[in-house]
Amino acid sequence: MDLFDNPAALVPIPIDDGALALMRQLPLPWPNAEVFARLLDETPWREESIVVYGKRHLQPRLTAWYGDASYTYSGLRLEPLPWTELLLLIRAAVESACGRRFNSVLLNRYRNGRDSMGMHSDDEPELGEEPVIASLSFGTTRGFVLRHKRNKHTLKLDLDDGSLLLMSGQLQRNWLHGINKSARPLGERINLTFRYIV
Ligand SMILES: O=C(O)CCC(=O)C(=O)O
Ligand SMILES: [Fe+2]
Repeated sequence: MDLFDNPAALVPIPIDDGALALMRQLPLPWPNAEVFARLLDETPWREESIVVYGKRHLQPRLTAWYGDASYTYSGLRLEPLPWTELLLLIRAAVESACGRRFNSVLLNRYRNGRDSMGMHSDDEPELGEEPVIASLSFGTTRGFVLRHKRNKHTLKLDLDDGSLLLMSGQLQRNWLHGINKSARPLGERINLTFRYIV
């Protein structure tokens, strides 16, 4: 068995102008399905609106924000909820897998194939020069799309139940990422993006 057979190995994904690594299955104290069910049930999910070109829209997904400090995301000022016991245990697993600390997490819930996230970079100043973002997925597999800001190269990754994607280095500066809508009927997915806010 080599390194690449180990589902808990953080495997680098070759990419220009940034750093990406994927772990197929983050080791957690409970089965993925149990974590998913608890997150679904315990989270005070909100349907936030967002202003795009002066027009208010509902975001096509549900969100919740936890952490130590408030944060501005896509022009939205978010006051964090206090960490729960479950999220602290998940954070500990993510931190030990990545060897990095995180002081906030954004939860995204994609209810079906029509929920999505537009192409964006997580490059707010409070994330620092080279943001480190750990993205943990549960439930239905969705396609994660990366598009280079200048040469428009694209890369698609399937983010499966239990997988952990680590974005770092110059990735946010040079690439956009998002989750496309799907024409197929899809089940629910929950994604947690752990961040460090300076
Ligand atoms: O759901 C995902 O995999 C992406 C989430 C994301 O990009 C974000 O929260 O900024
Ligand atoms: Fe993002």
